[in-house]
Amino acid sequence: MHLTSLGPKPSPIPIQIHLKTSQQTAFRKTPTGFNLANPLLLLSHQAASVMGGGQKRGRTQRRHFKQNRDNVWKHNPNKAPPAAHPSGGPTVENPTEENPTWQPFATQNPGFDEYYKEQRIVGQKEWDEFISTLRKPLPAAFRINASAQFSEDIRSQLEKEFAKSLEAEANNENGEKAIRPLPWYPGNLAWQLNFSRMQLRKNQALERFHEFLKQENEIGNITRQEAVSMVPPLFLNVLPEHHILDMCAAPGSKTFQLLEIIHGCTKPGQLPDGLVIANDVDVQRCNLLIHQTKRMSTANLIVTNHEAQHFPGISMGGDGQVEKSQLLFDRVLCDVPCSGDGTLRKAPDIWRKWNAGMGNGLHCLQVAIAMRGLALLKVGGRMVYSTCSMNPVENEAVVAEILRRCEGSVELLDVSNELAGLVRRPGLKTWKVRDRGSWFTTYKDVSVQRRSAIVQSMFPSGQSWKETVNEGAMNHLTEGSVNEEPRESDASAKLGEMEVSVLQLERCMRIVPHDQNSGAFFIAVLQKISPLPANHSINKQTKSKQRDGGRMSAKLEEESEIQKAESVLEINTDSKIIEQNTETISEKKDQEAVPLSDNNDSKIIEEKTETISEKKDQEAVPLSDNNDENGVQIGKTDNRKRKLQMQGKWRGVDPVVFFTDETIINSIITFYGVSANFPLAGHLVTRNDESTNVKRIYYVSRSVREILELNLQVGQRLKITSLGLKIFERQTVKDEAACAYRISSEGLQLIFPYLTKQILYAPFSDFEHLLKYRAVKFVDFVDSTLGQKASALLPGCCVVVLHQVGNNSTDLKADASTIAIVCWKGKSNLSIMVSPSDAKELLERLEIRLGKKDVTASVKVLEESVLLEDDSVVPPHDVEPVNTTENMEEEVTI
Ligand SMILES: C[S@@+](CC[C@H](N)C(=O)[O-])C[C@H]1O[C@@H](n2cnc3c(N)ncnc32)[C@H](O)[C@@H]1O
Repeated sequence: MHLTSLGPKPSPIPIQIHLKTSQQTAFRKTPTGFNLANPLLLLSHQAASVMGGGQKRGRTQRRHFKQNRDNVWKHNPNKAPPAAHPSGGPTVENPTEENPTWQPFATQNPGFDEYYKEQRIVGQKEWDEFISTLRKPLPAAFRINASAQFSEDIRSQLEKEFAKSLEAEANNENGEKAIRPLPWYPGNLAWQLNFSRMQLRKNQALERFHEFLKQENEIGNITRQEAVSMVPPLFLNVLPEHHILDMCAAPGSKTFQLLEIIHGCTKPGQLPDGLVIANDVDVQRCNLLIHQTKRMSTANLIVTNHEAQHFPGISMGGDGQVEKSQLLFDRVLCDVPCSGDGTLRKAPDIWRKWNAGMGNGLHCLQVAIAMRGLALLKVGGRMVYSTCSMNPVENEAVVAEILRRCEGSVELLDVSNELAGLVRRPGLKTWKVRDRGSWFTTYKDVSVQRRSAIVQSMFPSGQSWKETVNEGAMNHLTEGSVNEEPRESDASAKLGEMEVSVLQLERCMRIVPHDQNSGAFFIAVLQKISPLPANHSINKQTKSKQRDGGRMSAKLEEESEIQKAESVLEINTDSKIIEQNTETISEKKDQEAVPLSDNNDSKIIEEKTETISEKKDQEAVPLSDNNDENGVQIGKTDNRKRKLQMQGKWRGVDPVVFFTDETIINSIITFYGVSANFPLAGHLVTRNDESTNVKRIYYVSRSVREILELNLQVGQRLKITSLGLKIFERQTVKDEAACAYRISSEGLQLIFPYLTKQILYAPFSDFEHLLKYRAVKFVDFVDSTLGQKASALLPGCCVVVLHQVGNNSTDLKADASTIAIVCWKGKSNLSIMVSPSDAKELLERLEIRLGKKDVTASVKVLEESVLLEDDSVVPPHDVEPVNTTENMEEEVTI
């Protein structure tokens, strides 16, 4: 990464940016493509993944996921070069000039036009504007992480600096601003650019801003996210104490937003009472989510890997002796897999793939996921159902069906007075269903053969035509319907045979692209006002097991298909596992409908085996100690056959173990002088139950700890792929006086206020040198007392705190403005244990704060010292026994 443009603007290039987005295009390079190492591409993968649902779709999802769908150009090697552009040179708007074999994706699909015209999601007069906006690239958008230490600095830099400098780059014919805060997002924290992501990448004049976005995104100070995708978490009205379930969470942009909200008012050294459980069925996408949310450094997150429609329900006690505790949530985000046609502007290959069957195929899964979400929601809690699709079969039809099934126990909320400034349209009350080229206005017209694919709940009334008429639903046809304009094609259809919903679906919200130059989205906000009817409640099909001599009863939810399949695999392939897991298997036997040893039903077994082999592929990245803390593989070993599989209930996933080794905990407390006010007991966990070998120790919040305890008591129903904040890491130390565990950078912010030993206070000059050169000899410190104090510390990990400007007292109280880094005290020098990107960011932010002119020069020195260090050629100072590169926070490349 190269930052050269912080000074004067680069010399003009022969590119004129026309902000009129009709002229914007994006293009991609295949087959090599852009790869996932670029975090900016994460968002396009979000779009790329929306299709698909259960296990069988796993591979397709992953295939889509690997493709960059940000672009409207594709490569055609056989295509003759187009005529030269009159300007004589390549432009951002005309990538074919750069590479004559590029040609645009077709941004049209007659089936799409016909479908949405018929559904009348926009009025006839608006159609042209709607469709032409859909064909334009999506303006880039991002969010400042409100809980980041430098969020104020970043907002101010945007408002004061970039808003002006970008304006100068824009040749804006429509008077639109080059960059503006989204009016509906609180606190000027979300911004929309009038440039597409392609323009940002390709235009040299925007290079500095692009670098800024990349760097801040990597650090976690900002998150690049489509504007409309930021809406659902806002409608959840989250409070810091809420327990939140994000049912289909990967790649995690909304999870990150939810975590930001619960951490909003947290002071250093404190944790909020709330937590987020982020779940996704796809283990690889879970890893992406973990990578994304790692930037948040939170102890209040659990990542799980379940089919959302079978998310385990856990309840404990209730026998009078033990207080009943249940895993229920104050808030549920149900951002379900969908056809994704609302993301056409950033994923234009959907134009080619789109067909009406995509939405139909997902409807039942969407209903099942939403119903499970409502079952897991506390009475009084809110659930947001959302999709990035415009299709009523995936939207209003799903909401209508869950309202019907809940029989009045759930209310669709009118949130029209929330998020002022967000332009949204009311939900539809009537729509049609398309199947194999035919339109159906009522379920009764669907042939018997097609009734397995086209179900009643896809229709507005969700009932047979006869029932609809009896209920007088037709009276509502023109009452407040959104799509009230007469249908041309309705002339042939008998009005009396059309279905219409009697539910208040106008309370749903549809965001369409041309209202505020965005993508499309659908959102419904639901509140649970009483327990669900018995057949939909959380304890449906539960089995009771007597535990602890019958004192407690653990009600276990029905096994999901995956779990059953795994049992089959265990029994058929690994006798060792059978031996070790006899209890688990016999428990499962009780619960399962699938005969485990009986081959009578070979079909079932075949189906299961298919699921298993898919799952095997997915789990090529086992979540074990050989992966980094995110479950992203960092070693070469295929761990699938590791013994660890036998330790946990979930194949390929290391068990979560409370870390209770008192010798190690006490050594940490003594070495760092950890105050008794910082609760360690019961808050430390590992993924490896051999305590002598524990490499990383994670800290979990009280709320997470309680869920872990509950989960352990009921036999580990939750398949946890990641949790906790990495706080300590094992360190190879030669000196016996040193502690074998160092504090990790992400853990420092939490534990720092409770440390009383191994702390140094540095003036800016020395702090700056540390960041720039990564290691400084004691004799080289500008502040010689600092050098002496550093030399007097015990060898090993220590913390260096920046003196607040003008304050040289060492009696500093940690507050939100305290800046501290983890270092290593060697024989003759101090070296930092901060990743190069974090060091760079910190250096820049500090120098900007202090009004230093030549930030670029400092960054250059830093980059050179990192290069030297990485190459291990000539370290800037004496080499310490600690390999700082190895000890640095691992840079995970996805
Ligand atoms: C629309 S995306 C979610 C986007 C995510 N909420 C965000 O903001 O980053 C849908 C996700 O659902 C997941 N998914 C598909 N079927 C699922 C199921 N049955 N249970 C849980 N997750 C599922 C997909 O893997 C995908 O990651």
